[in-house]
Amino acid sequence: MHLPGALKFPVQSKLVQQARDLARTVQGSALAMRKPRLKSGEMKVHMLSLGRHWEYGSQQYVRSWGGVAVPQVPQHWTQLAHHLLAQAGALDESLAAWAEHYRVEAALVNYYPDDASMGMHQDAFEDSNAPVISLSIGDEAIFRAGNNETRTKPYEDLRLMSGDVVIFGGPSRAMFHGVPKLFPCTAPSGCGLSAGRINITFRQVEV
Ligand SMILES: O=C(O)CCC(=O)C(=O)O
Ligand SMILES: [Fe+2]
Repeated sequence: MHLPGALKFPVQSKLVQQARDLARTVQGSALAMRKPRLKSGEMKVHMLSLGRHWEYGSQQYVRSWGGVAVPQVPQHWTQLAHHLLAQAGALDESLAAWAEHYRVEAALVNYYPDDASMGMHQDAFEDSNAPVISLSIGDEAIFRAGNNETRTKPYEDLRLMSGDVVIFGGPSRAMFHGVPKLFPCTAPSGCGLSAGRINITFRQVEV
C-alpha cells in the first residue's frame, strides 16, 4: 500500500537528524554505516542497522556485532509505525490488526547517493510476516513493486516522493521489489536532506 505524503516535513527532518545522530554513535565501529559487501559485489547503498543487525555471514539477526551493541530504535519511530499502520488500516482492514501490537525490532536506514539503486529482492530474513513499513525522504525514486514469484515482470513502477510511505503486508509481504532509479536534485527543501535519498524500513523480526 502506498501512502503518498504521509510524513510532514518536520517529521522527515527529525527522522534524518535522528538517523545522523545514531550513525555518529557507531562511526568507526563494526556497525558503522556502510555499503555491504555481498557475494555478488559491493552494494551502492549505505546501510545502518538499528535494533537488530542482519549478519550476512551467519544469516541471522543479531543484537550486537563485533562487540558493539546495535543502537536502539528511537521510541518515536515505534509510535510512528503504529500511527502509520492505523492510517493504513482505515484503507485495508488486514493492516489495522497490526496497529496496536506491532514491534519495530529492527529499523534499517538506507542512504542512496545520486547514482545508487537496489536490485529486485524479497525481504525474507524476518521470521514474522508482520508488514514492512518503508519511508522515503529526499530525492524522488522509482520503486518497482513486483510479484511474489520472480524478479521480472509483471511489476508496477511507483514514483516515490519525499514523505511517501509504502507498507507491504499480507500477500504483498513476499513481493520482489527494488529501486532501479533515483532522480537527483529533487529533494524538497525542508525534508532535512540536501542530496540523495534516505529510506527507512521498520521490521518486526520475531513472530
Ligand atoms: O529504498 C527502498 O525504497 C526499498 C529498500 C528495501 O527494499 C530494503 O531495504 O529492503
Ligand atoms: Fe526490501
